[in-house]
Amino acid sequence: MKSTETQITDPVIEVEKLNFYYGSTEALHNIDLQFPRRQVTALIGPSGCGKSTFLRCLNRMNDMIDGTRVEGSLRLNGMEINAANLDVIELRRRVGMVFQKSNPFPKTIFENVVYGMRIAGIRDRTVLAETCEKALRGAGLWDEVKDRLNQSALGLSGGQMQRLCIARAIAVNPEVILMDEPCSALDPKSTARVEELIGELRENYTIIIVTHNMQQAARVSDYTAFFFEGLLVEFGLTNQLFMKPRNKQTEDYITGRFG
Ligand SMILES: Nc1ncnc2c1ncn2[C@@H]1O[C@H](COP(=O)(O)OP(=O)(O)OP(=O)(O)O)[C@@H](O)[C@H]1O
Repeated sequence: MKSTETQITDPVIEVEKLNFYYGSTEALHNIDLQFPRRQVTALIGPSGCGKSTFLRCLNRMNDMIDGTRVEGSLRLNGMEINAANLDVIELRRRVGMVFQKSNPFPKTIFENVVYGMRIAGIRDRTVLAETCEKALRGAGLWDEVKDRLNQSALGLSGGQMQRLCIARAIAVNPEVILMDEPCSALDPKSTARVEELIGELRENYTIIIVTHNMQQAARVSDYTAFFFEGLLVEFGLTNQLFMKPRNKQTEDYITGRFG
């Protein structure tokens, strides 16, 4: 079996022959990858190998960068993500994103969580309140903020803000949550809390997480994809990839020989 071939039944996202270009520079080369449903997949690899570029292909965040181009196929539950007539706002509801640096809006905690629902035109106070509570409970933040929902989100700690952003992402009931180094700005305690949360969220969501931290990848993910210079070098069960990599480059990377 090739080191990128691992059998996935019922994948939520299927990527086939993906090439990605910034202008005339090809940043991703011929990527084939299937993401298992309701599992955590970590994307690892040295700086500049294309992890974030790849992640952003999955909900078309690269559309915002001028001069970019995609070739190949990316399907979300069978739907072509790059279709010209696709509703990109709806795609980003279905494939939510949490960034490296938490990005709460300068609004109340409540308004941050229900933001996506307001955009979707939902006005019913009861529905908004119920969803807000459910999302905050889901993000493990309810007990800490339930008495201050109408206070500014900017008064929260860094770790709380990141969990608020996770609550905002899950409030609109996504199928997939993309996380781009979600703990890199957090202290160890907040990092542990977010990692624990990722473990809980995988009951209901598919999570794809970019991380520089190999211990973190080993702790939180079920599957791992190793990228190098725009290529997918190896994909497989996390335990297997870390314990018994099939590829020499993967072994060199995870044992710290480069990167
Ligand atoms: N907006 C952009 N315009 C042009 N080139 C870009 C842009 N963003 C990234 N690149 C290039 O694409 C390649 C992949 O970058 P990318 O940020 O996806 O890598 P990464 O693996 O996520 O890196 P890091 O771990 O440092 O965040 C790099 O060569 C980078 O310089």
